[in-house]
Amino acid sequence: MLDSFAPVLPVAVVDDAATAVPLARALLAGGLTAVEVTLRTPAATAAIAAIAAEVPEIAVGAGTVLTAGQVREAVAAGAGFLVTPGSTGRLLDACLESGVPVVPGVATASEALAALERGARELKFFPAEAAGGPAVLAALVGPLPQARFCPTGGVTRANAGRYLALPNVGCVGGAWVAPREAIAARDWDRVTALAAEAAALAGRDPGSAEATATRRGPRQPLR
Ligand SMILES: O=C(O)C(=O)C[C@H](O)[C@H](O)COP(=O)(O)O
Repeated sequence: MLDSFAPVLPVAVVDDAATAVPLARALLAGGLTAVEVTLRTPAATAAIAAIAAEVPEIAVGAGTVLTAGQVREAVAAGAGFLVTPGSTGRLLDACLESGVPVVPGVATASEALAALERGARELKFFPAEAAGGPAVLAALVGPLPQARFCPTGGVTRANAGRYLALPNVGCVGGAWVAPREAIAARDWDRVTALAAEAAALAGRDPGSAEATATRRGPRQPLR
């Protein structure tokens, strides 16, 4: 699933559910295919429901899923995927039992291993920059080749390419594509411009020798 969100999964904090549909359309217009609406505001579930009903062309998921109750709320609203900032066994089981694809948050090899043991395959590396950045994910390719990551947290247009060059990264996540103030101001032209810039990262050559040496994703077979 993460590969279908590539290159960037926008993380949106929606304060007014009425902005959800134009937000989704603005992201789509820029060339992005998914949006994660964080459950950090009272408007979040209504926003997810509106996007799921009115903009079926975009994949809408719930972010900041922290409890089993929020799993139920998000699924009932129509979330097509669930994203958590961290993983407890209870939360992970609730997500996996929902039948909706989940991207559990992990920051270490042990957390990744625990999530893989429970059946997750696609993981959010969070907080990506603070937890060590692309070097951590590069180091996990060897021992955990089955894991695919969506690094999120401090990822920006400037550093996204270094993550996207790694063979175990499906997409990156970031709030920079859908700034809270741009949503509040209904500045859809700005969101579309940011989304288009983000979408263009797909074809970007990150340029670093390290990235080139480790780039072995599905689009570029092992050498
Ligand atoms: O909401 C969640 O579930 C989180 O875990 C945190 C978010 O992924 C980050 O807030 C992304 O924000 P930036 O670092 O500004 O791109």
